[in-house]
Amino acid sequence: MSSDALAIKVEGLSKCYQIYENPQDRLKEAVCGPLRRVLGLPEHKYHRDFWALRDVSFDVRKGETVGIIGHNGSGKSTLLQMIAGTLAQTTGRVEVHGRVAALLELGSGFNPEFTGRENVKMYGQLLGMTPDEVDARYDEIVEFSEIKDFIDQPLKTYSSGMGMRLAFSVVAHVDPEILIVDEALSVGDVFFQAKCMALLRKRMDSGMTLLFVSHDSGSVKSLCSRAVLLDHGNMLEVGESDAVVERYYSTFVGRRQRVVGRSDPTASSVDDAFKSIVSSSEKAALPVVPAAGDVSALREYDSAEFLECAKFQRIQNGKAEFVNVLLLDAEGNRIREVDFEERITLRMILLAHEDIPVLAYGYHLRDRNGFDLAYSDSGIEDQHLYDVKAGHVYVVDWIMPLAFKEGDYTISAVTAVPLDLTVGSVETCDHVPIALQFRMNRGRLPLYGAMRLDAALQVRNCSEA
Ligand SMILES: Nc1ncnc2c1ncn2[C@@H]1O[C@H](COP(=O)(O)OP(=O)(O)OP(=O)(O)O)[C@@H](O)[C@H]1O
Repeated sequence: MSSDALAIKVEGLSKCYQIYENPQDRLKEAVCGPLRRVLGLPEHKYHRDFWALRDVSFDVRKGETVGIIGHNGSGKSTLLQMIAGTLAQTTGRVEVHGRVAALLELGSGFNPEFTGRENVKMYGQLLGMTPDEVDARYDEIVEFSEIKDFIDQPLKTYSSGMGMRLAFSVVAHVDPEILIVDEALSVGDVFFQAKCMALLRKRMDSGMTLLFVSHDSGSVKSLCSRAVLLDHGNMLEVGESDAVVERYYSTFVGRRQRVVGRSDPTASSVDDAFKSIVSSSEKAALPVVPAAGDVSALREYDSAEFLECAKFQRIQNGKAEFVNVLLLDAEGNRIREVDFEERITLRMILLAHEDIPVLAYGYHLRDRNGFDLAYSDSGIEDQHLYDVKAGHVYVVDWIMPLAFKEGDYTISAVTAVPLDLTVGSVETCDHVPIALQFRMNRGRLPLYGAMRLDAALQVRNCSEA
């Protein structure tokens, strides 16, 4: 590939850390090492070598978007830091062609003692803008960050989410040719994330190269044409993002599942819970809570399919979990294909493991690229579950028509204890990124958009007398 077309070239890149069991060993090595050499004694190692990254090579073309994925500690941040030039490699080479901006650790480059305003000015200059350029962009940066009211407060008073918003705003507005982002997009509420995505897409459309780390393989699939998969510092695969993400699922789902634990409720615990199924609490006003007599109806839906889907990147804290999430037609039959505009029931069956005063739940409906097409939660619907009891099962039915373009879709399910909904702060009890998949059939006529909105049409001929 000609160097004109190349944005980043990584060749045989490795990083070795020296690990000392205790601080004295570091001192011993510093003092005794040279002494032993002077005395002609054989070398003695007081540390062990730990290879955080080993012999990684790949190219990134100009204008390309490449995602770095891998489990915790696989070397993603180490790789980005070496490409950004903030960490020295042990061996190997990195070539970077173009003006780089990196958002590595949240707020790195910020000084906590200075105000937001001062930090924007300093950080902008650190990223290569002149003071005049920063001034010209200042309003836009602050507007994007949505923290205008706090801009003259010291940064140390900001939450980490606020710091991230400001850092992302500055970095994204310096017009880098190459942007390196580490995990930052996973912080912040869904609206800010959507704004970040939209800004990134705009920059990418104008030719920016993006290299980014994410645990959210949905965004890797939707944003990146290619991806790099790391495992214990080794590069397992580089290639088209769809294929690499698939490999990531198949390689790590099993391991992750064991770490996460509790995503495979034992039959007996579910049985017990079904036996004690709750009747509608007055405060809860649930859309549907089957009475005790309906328990058998619930059990006729096998949960194996859900549990298989739910293995992917599930996060649980053990307080409450989904035991099944499924789509039903008007007759209550389980469906995996939905006709255009069909009125379906998205049923979520939740099992509480602890008493919880208020429990929220919600879903995302995503297309095959991981784009969020629809979302709602019990806050929006004003239907939280109140006074949730340990061992009880709650059934939530979302009854709605679906009118999306023909294709494949996924639905994620989340249940959480709301903390401060004005800033989207929750304690996640169970987050199932892929709770179910379904196919939407084509309607009577082709749809030239993602979905049809339910509109009441009014047509008038304004020329008639
Ligand atoms: N300064 C350091 N000294 C010793 N080991 C380190 C140092 N920095 C990172 N490591 C180790 O190197 C490995 C790779 O770390 P790195 O942060 O790159 O992983 P990661 O894939 O970004 O992880 P995560 O997804 O958790 O952010 C980890 O095992 C980490 O503990």
